Parts: sequence; structure tokens; C-alpha cells
Amino acid sequence: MTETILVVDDNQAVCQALALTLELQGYQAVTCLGPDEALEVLSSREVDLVIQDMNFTQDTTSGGEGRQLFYDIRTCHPNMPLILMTAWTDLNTAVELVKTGHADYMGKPWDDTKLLTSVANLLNLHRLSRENSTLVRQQTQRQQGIRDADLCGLIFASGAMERCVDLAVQVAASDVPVLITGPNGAGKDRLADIIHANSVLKDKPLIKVNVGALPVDLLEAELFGAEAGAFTGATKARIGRFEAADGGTLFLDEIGNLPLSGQIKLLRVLQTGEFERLGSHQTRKVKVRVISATNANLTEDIAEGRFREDLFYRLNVIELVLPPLAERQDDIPALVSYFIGPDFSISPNARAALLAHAWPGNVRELENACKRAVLLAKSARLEAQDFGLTGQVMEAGQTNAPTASSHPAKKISRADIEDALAAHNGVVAHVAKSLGLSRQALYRRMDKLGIAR
Ligand SMILES: Nc1ncnc2c1ncn2[C@@H]1O[C@H](COP(=O)(O)OP(=O)(O)OP(=O)(O)O)[C@@H](O)[C@H]1O
Repeated sequence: MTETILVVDDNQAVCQALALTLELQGYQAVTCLGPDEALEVLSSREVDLVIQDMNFTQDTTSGGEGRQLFYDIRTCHPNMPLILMTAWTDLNTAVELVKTGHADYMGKPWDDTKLLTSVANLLNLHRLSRENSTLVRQQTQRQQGIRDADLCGLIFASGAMERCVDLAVQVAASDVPVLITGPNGAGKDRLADIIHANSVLKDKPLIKVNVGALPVDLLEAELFGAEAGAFTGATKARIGRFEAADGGTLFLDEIGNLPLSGQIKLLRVLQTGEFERLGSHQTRKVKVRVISATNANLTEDIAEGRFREDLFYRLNVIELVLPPLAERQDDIPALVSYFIGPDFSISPNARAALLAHAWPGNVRELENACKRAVLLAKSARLEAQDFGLTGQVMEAGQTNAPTASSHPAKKISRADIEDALAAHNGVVAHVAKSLGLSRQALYRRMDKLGIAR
């Protein structure tokens, strides 16, 4: 964008010379011969910088007129960058004015190079301060929006989480589908609660289905319902979760685990609201807002034919990317004090260890570590060893990969699982806990890696 510079000088020749110099540098120059005209221009069009003389009436050399114009401009445009063109008699006044900020002075006759440098510097400074004010304003608005929202007990202190929560609160107002992506235990379920709690549907049901936790053959009956006799063991008719959520919100966790046949049905409900219970030809219709979540790389699943692309775009109208805990370190102390409660505190050593840990199981792992620390603590001041942190620590300078659906969540390796199985004598509940995974997530990972159950 071309920046506009207003030149105010009672000498027409000076105006023309300055305008030419500025225009040759790509600025747009507007000239006027006195203060009244200058103030009129400033009130009627966008100006980015003013170059002004200090005296406008013949035989006046006090600089008083220039000072008056300076303050008149400042009254209406407090941050307007200004360059004062001074004769030696005005120097003291100019120096005094420059001290108020956003201003510079140039002795007459001026040096073109110095003048252009000063113009560029002031414009740059002005741009930065404008950008900064925009950021501050946006942050204040965000914080206000978040303050007014129901955060369902979510604890956070990091900017990354603030942005994520802000987006959740904003999208809550509409009824578009939201896909929450992020690693296990990072708080995707919590974010779904926030979206529902701040939506117009907040008094309607919020139904949650962990798609990954259900056996494939029961999943469709669970989602869409089944008539009696629809499959072995279905002795009576059951309504599905879509019907239960009618008028409200349905949260589909671990959506990446939905088999292809279920994906087709889900796509149809999202498009038309229609579906049939298993074993029935009667078409039913519901109005449900769908929030889904995944820790899987759905774009990879699409490329490998495991997930329908059309369904992905339906679910993913808005994507909320929840960063891993290791990428939002400011949340760690806040979460720790919440989980250990007011009767406990942590030593500086413990704090350092908690910040250095890589948290592959994210907040769930942190919550478990805190519970353990509180149980085993010998005093109210918790030490690093009370948290039992073994295994992964963040390497210096490490930043984990982003968790957008195009990037996989941090992997728990075969060796991690085998080590944990050995350490916990194969007790899956303990292994899952130590890795910060749900039992189902652990089983799925073991199956994928070919580790015997
Ligand atoms: N910011 C937070 N403040 C308080 N508790 C949190 C926060 N984030 C997560 N938790 C707690 O951590 C645990 C795991 O969170 P949640 O179930 O929401 O994670 P998730 O990403 O849905 O995990 P999964 O992918 O395994 O389903 C829960 O007990 C949840 O209440």
C-alpha cells in the first residue's frame, strides 16, 4: 500500500521539492501551505506521516505556529509520525517537541538521504506500534470472550491453549461440525464439553460415543440403533446415540476408528439427518450437531483408503488443533497445582523435572503423576521423585511436531510398550496408565504393532 505523506510549508517551492523527493521514492505526497489547510486534509483523508514547517507567516521565526500545529495534529492523531523542518532559530522548540515521541526534526536546508531515512524509520515504527496495538486489542477481546464463557473447569495458562479455547468458544455459537485433533489425553473431550456448554444447545443432551472403544460389530447398532432381532443377542429394540442426541450434540471420539460401512451412514446423517436402525427400513430423521475427535492422521488414513475424504470434509468444517502438553509448557505448573490441590506444593526440583518431561500421555499422564505424588508424598512439599517420572524427557531445543490432522500425534513406540509391559508384569491397566493411554488406545496400538495381548 502506498503511504501518504502530508507536507505543510508556506513556501510553495519547498512543498514542490519535498513532494518530488518523496514521490520518487514511491510515497504519495499531498502538500498544503498552512496549518488550517493541513488540519482540513488530516480530517478528510488517511495520512501516514506529516512533514511540517515551524513558521508559516512571513517574518515569524519563533516556531510558535509550528508548535501549535504540532499539538493540534497530536490532539486528533496522537500517534501520527511527524517530521519538523527547522531553521536554527527553532531548534530548541523542535527538540522539545521531538521528545514527546513519534517525531523527528530536520534542519533546513535538508539532506534528502537523511530525510528519507527519517521518513522510513518513523513509518516503520508507526507500523509496528499499530500492529502491536492490534495484537493487544485482539488478545484483550479474546480474554474477554473467554472470561464470559463456560470453560467446564478447563485449566490453562499458555497462549496456545488460550487461542484454542477462544476458537472453541467462537465456533460454539454456530452449529457447524467441529473436528478436534490432538494426541491422547490432551483434553479433546474437555474441548467438546466447552463447545457444547457455550452453544445454544447447552440445555439439550450432549451424548458421547468413544468409537474406538466399541467392537466394530456393535458400533453401528450403538450409533444408529437396532430393532429386536437385528443381530444375535439383540433381544429388544434399542435407540441409537443419534436418536438420543436429537436436538443436541453428539461427540464422536476416536472417529478414525469408524469402519467404512459406518462412515457411509455417518456421511448420510450429516448430509440429510436421515438413517435407519439396523434391521429396519423405516427412515428416521434427527437434527444433531456433531463434534468429532481424533488422534490419528486422517489425511494419511484417507490416502490409504481407510477414511472417506468426503466424510472428512463434512466433519472438518472447523478444525481445532489441540497441541500436545509438551508444546504448552506454561500449562504444566497451572495443571499441577490444580491436580495436587491446595494442601501440597512442589519443590523447584520437581518443577524442573515436570517441565523437562516429554508427557507422551499429555494431561492424562500428568494427572496420574500428580495423583501418585500426592499419595506417596512424605511431606506437603512434593519432590521430583514423588512424581515417578521415568522415560522420556524433552531434549534441549525440542519442539514437538504440530498436531493438525496432517501431522501424526507423538508416537509411543513398540519399545515403550514392551518396556512398560515388562515393568508392570503385563497388567494392561497399569501399562496404559503409565503411558498415559486409555486401555482401548493401548490395545489398538498393541494390535497395530503386533504385540500379543
Ligand atoms: N486443561 C485441562 N484442565 C483440566 N483437566 C484436563 C485438562 N485437559 C485434560 N484434562 C483431564 O485429562 C484427562 C484426559 O483429558 P481428555 O479425556 O479430555 O483427553 P482426550 O484428548 O479426549 O484423550 P483421548 O484421546 O485419550 O480420548 C481427563 O481426565 C481430563 O479431565
